[in-house]
Amino acid sequence: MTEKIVSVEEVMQHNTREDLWIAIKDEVFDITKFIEAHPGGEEVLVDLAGHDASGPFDDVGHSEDAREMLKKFFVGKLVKTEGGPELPTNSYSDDKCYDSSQAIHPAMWVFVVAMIVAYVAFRMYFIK
Ligand code: HEM
Repeated sequence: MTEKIVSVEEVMQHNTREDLWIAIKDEVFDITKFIEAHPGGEEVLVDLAGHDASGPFDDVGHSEDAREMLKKFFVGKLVKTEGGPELPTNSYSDDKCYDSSQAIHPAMWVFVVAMIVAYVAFRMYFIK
């Protein structure tokens, strides 16, 4: 049996909770019916709808059972065209991870400035 060929554009179109495809490596899966049963929760999968989920899938260190389970949802082989669009990768970690390059949270600066103002005011009024 020949495998169905799926384009990047086609994967991108299936990007909702009701119609949810993801790509892992160069294989495409329709996991619409699986999201409610996913032990890791629905949201992580919905966030990756129409995306390349290879990175997040590997990062979690899924078991052999999970990899076996994937086969049931196989749709076809992902084929990228030269110069064509790339599948987006991971909106999930981009949105939700704390950006450690910003070492001090902006609210902390407000607190520091408030402390300095309070200190100066205290010196002016109470220490003559
Ligand atoms: C459609 C493909 C997927 C299948 C079939 C699948 C299946 C599973 C299974 C069976 C488990 C239980 C633990 C294990 O056996 O490894 C699990 C856990 C988990 N999965 Fe997935 N998963 C899929 C995709 C993803 C993706 C794309 C993410 C994105 C981050 C994810 C995040 C998680 C997390 C965080 C857990 C851990 C839950 C916990 O231990 O509390 N999964 N998944």
